[in-house]
Amino acid sequence: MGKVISIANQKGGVGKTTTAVNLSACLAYYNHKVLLVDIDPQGNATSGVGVEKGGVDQCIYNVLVEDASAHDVLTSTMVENLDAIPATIQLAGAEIELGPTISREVRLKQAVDKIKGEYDYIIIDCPPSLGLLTLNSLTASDSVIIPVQCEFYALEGLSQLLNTVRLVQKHMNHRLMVEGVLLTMFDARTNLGIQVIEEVKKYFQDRVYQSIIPRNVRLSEAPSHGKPVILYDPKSRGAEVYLELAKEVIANGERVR
Ligand SMILES: Nc1ncnc2c1ncn2[C@@H]1O[C@H](COP(=O)(O)OP(=O)(O)OP(=O)(O)O)[C@@H](O)[C@H]1O
Repeated sequence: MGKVISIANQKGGVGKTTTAVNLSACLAYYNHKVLLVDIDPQGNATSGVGVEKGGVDQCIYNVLVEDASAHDVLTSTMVENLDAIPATIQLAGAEIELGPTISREVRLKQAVDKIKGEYDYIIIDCPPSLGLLTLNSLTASDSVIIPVQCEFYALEGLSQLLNTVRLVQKHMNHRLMVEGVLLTMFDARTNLGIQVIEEVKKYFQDRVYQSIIPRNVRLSEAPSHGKPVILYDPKSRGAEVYLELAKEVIANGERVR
């Protein structure tokens, strides 16, 4: 059975999509069968793996709102071993359209459970909110990776996120756990970055990944070429560190098993 991992933080611009795209590609590089699910209406994970949003016929919206099956909407990508379920701007209406629906928090889980057996990892890129789309993602997941940007207010808002995780654990999904906290956009030239690392490690202790994602221009350029960084510039520091992260995620799963 595949492991389902949400990449979540309601704060915007902390590196969720960059992590979802590059962790997925790196797990696939290590010969794991991976499905990347984009549940963010911005659709950046979709274009980040080279899927043209303009050419998408059906997306995650059709799964959540119209009961399409995951098989109907998934597509292969240019990365070997990596499939994707795309999102387009149509998804922006889903929260409102699902408003009165019964079991609206379990729509994604119902779809994902049916294809879990075909993948080793299913990685879900969440939007920057704790609304219905993120709730669907946490309800469908075994665990959550929380990217935290190395900046002054790094820990702000995390108690709200952890509270949401606890509520989902209690009411929707008992097995949900925090897979790990990932420090992103670290700039070694500033003292602030080092202080943030210490602060986050004090709070989350051994749940913080050893791999710390640096600020790396190749990581920010790769999406405009529709490629994960291991294809865009495999020798870059960004590619190296996401490969290290993938190894940690794999090792973590083996420890738990
Ligand atoms: N390690 C990094 N080095 C340089 N740029 C980065 C890095 N990580 C992310 N970025 C850039 O920062 C911006 C925000 O990153 P990203 O889209 O991954 O964040 P997000 O949390 O998914 O955002 P949103 O909340 O809007 O969904 C993007 O332009 C991305 O290319």
